[in-house]
Amino acid sequence: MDGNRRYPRFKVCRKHCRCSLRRTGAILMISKVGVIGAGSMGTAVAQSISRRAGEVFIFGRKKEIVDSINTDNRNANYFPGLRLNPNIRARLMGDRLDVAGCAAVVIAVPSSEVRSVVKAAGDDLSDQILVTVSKGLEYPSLKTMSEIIRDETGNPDMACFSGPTFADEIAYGHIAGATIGAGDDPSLRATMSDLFGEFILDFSDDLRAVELCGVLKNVYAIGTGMWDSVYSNHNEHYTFLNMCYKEMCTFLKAISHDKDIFTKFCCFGDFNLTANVDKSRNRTLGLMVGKKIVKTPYLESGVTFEGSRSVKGIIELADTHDIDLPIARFVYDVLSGNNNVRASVDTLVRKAP
Ligand SMILES: NC(=O)C1=CN([C@@H]2O[C@H](COP(=O)(O)OP(=O)(O)OC[C@H]3O[C@@H](n4cnc5c(N)ncnc54)[C@H](O)[C@@H]3O)[C@@H](O)[C@H]2O)C=CC1
Ligand SMILES: O=C(CO)COP(=O)(O)O
Repeated sequence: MDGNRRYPRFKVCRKHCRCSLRRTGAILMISKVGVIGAGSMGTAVAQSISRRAGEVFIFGRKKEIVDSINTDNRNANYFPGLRLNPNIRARLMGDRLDVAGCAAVVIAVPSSEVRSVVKAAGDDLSDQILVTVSKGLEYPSLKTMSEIIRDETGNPDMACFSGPTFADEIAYGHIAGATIGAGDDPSLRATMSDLFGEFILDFSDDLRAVELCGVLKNVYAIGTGMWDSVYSNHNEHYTFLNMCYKEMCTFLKAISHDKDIFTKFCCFGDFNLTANVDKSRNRTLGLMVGKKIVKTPYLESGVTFEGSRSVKGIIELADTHDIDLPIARFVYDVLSGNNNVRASVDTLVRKAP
């Protein structure tokens, strides 16, 4: 893959793209897209893209899910009530990933799995545009998902997709905004616009900062759940929300060259969605730990709690920039077993800047 590759666009189509003019103008149909991960987000993204692409190949590791998609157009584990589009075909993940001819491959496995998955795929992922939707930070390397993927594949054509995007709502076609983090290559951005044409998109050329927004918001969603497990009034909720957002922006100001990141979907939108809505696994984890409904080792529950895996790394990353994140520290402290949440919350209030 050379860095000057022309990405498929309306006029310039390559062998694996097909243009079709429709009433609403020229729509580029990207003929083949791969999605790695047949969980909630992988399935949702596959469904969205399948409404715009020729074929979508989704790769899962569980045979029962692969079979249910191929025989019944349904992911019985995650969206039993949703009929998947017939141009979605599932494949069992094996030694090699058959993504030949795919214009793009979306990586949608939990962040803890990204390195092993792309390592196993290796050369199979050297020639496509690679898009990560995973929201995590590798520990102790403190690398983002796109950095891990570039490490393992050597592929420079990376983008990330991040915003207020609950998978079930994507799957059912509801409106959502998202930020595409990608270099400023106009044709790469155009391809992302085609791929995620169902979304309201904004863009940032600071890929790392977009990814870190997705990491931070999960941490503060857990913290807001913990706070709300102690305080139940509206003033208290939104006061804490503001404290979290202030801390998030302090961090982003220090690490991002995108001065507009604060109002982008990956930041303000996704932070609010995840911190305020009980559908969020991270917020729910904070509520359950705060109410002492669960204790560690909840991580073995099989539920994807990304914030609990990344909080330690985000604190250490902030330390490298001489930034203190008292709320992130509070989250880490409580998740580490200090179960006097009220005392910890009251300390936060006393120390609030
Ligand atoms: N669910 C959502 O609403 C959203 C999720 N995301 C992100 O997407 C990423 C994936 O999360 P979800 O799909 O929600 O998790 P999930 O728990 O719904 O699904 C994870 C899927 O990955 C599969 N998987 C795990 N390890 C694997 C491996 N080594 N090889 C192949 N497949 C493997 C699991 O079998 C499962 O099907 C996370 O980083 C999450 O933050 C981003 C936006 C929204
Ligand atoms: O990232 C998400 C929505 O944008 C999903 O949030 P949870 O992982 O907290 O469920």
